[in-house]
Amino acid sequence: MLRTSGLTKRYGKHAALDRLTLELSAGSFVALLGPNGAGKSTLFQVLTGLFAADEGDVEVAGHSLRHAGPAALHEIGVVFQQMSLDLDLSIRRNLQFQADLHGLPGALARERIAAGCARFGLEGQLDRKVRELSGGNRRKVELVRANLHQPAVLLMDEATVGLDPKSRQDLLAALHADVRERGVCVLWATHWVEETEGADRVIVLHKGQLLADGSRAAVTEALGEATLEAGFIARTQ
Ligand SMILES: Nc1ncnc2c1ncn2[C@@H]1O[C@H](COP(=O)(O)OP(=O)(O)OP(=O)(O)O)[C@@H](O)[C@H]1O
Repeated sequence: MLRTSGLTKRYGKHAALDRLTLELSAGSFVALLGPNGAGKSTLFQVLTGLFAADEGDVEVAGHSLRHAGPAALHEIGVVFQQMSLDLDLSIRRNLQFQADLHGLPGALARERIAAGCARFGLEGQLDRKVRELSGGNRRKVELVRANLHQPAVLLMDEATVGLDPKSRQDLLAALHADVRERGVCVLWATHWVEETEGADRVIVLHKGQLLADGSRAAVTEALGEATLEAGFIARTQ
C-alpha cells in the first residue's frame, strides 16, 4: 500500500533520511518510533510531497509520487504535528475547503462532513469557529479532514500532543476502526514507546535509517534489552 525505496533526503551534507526502504500493507496500524531528530517529520514531508527526495521513490496504492504525484497524493491523508486548521473559519468551512481541494461533489462532501463529525460527537458544533474549540476537538477535526477523501494511507505525526487521556483513546480507537473496517494503512509517528501498544508493527527509525522492524516482541528482542523502552533508549542515544 505504501512503499519507499532507497529514500534519501539531505539537508546540506546531513542525511535526515538515509536510503530508507519500507513496505507497509493495507489494513495495518504501524507505529514509527524514533527519538527527536530521527527523521520522522522529514519522512512525512517527503511522503506528502512537501519536499522532494534527493534519491529514491515513494509508491502509494501503486502510484509513484515522482511520476504520478496527484494520484499518489490523493491516497494520502495526514495530520501534522502542528495544527493546520484555519482558526477563524468554522469546522464546516475548514472541512468544505478540504473537500473542494479533493474535488468531492457537494452532496457527498456534506454527507462525509456530517458523518465524520458525528463520529467524534462534533455534530452540534459544525458552525463554531475552530478558535473556540479545545485542543482535543481541534485534533478530531483534523482527523475528520484527513479522512474526508477516504485515502488508503493515513499519516499521523505526533498526533496526540496536547490531548488528554480520553481524547487520545478516542483518536486511537477511531484509527483502529478505520484499519479494521476500511483497510486503511496507518503510519503513526511517535517518540513515546507506550504509543506503540496495539500496533500491528513497530518500525524504529534512528538517524534516518531503519534500526528495527517487526512486532513489538520482535523489535524488543532485536534491540536486546528486557523491555522495548529500555532497548529504544539504549540503542538511540
Ligand atoms: N529544514 C531543515 N533544515 C536543516 N536540517 C533539518 C531541517 N529539518 C530537519 N532537519 C534535521 O533533520 C533531522 C531529522 O529531523 P526531523 O524533524 O525529521 O526529525 P523527527 O524525528 O521528526 O524529530 P522530532 O521527534 O523532534 O519531531 C534532524 O537532524 C534535524 O535537525
